[in-house]
Amino acid sequence: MPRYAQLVMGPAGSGKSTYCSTIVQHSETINRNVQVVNLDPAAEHFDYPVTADIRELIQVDDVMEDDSLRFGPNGGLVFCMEYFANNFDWLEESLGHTEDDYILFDCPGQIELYTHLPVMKQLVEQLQQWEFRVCGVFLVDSQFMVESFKFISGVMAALSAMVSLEIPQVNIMTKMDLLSPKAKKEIEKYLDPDMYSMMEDTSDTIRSTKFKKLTKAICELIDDYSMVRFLPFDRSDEEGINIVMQHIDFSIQYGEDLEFKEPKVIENYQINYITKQINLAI
Ligand SMILES: Nc1nc2c(ncn2[C@@H]2O[C@H](COP(=O)(O)OP(=O)(O)OP(=O)(O)O)[C@@H](O)[C@H]2O)c(=O)[nH]1
Ligand SMILES: [Mg+2]
Repeated sequence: MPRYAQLVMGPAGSGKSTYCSTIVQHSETINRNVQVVNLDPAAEHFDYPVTADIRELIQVDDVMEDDSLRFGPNGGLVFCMEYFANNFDWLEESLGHTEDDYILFDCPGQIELYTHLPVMKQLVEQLQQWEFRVCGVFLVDSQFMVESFKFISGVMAALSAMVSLEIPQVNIMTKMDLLSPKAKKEIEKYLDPDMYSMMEDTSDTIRSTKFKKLTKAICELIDDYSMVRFLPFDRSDEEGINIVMQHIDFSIQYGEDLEFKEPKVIENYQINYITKQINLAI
């Protein structure tokens, strides 16, 4: 029986922990078993029940207080994650093995973990050895995506994670509820972006020819390979949460070997969800 995992990644404050608790609550309603593992050794607040917590293994504060190491918060975090990578048996023990394992890994927000440090890739490989099908879920705060050049840097961050981890990845724009109706309309063009028009948007603000050429090359790369798309995420919109889950489930083929469970209460949006699942399967 395969096991399933989402690696919930993204910059600091992008909404990873909130996403995890929203998915847990949503899954409870549709009678689906989803568990969360906190992988942030500096986490102070989250409101989901944890199956495993990296702070039981190592904490950033302890590392920073160590006089022989003398790390600051970021160096401390990197140290903790490397220590974690050398002690994956702790994770194996904490996870145990139950039927239909579906685990969300709430990762730290330091972007270097997804761009050039090897630890997340090592984690993915380890999870795959334990028969997990892993999907990367990369979150970006929608507030920072409403201008072309900010959007391009968000896309590049998502793309680095995608390229370095080599797993299916679903990209999500969070905090959609905070956008004004006007900004919501504006952001539609960023969800399924046309990079060529994006390039024209930025060309007035960029004066240097070299920088223009670089922006053009990046936009072409993103567009030609259709590499990055975003799904909107509003924690109060059950239908939207369903769509996000459908994309992720589809990418890791969740549900293929499962027996159907009756939802606790069938509501309209759940009927829509089931109908869509059936349509996807046909
Ligand atoms: N309105 C609104 N606020 C949100 C949403 N998601 C997250 N937030 C808020 O944004 C802040 C950061 O959210 P977290 O879920 O802690 O973000 P994180 O990515 O886990 O942060 P780090 O672990 O520090 O990297 C919190 O104050 C949340 O309440 C959302 O969808 N809507
Ligand atoms: Mg968090």
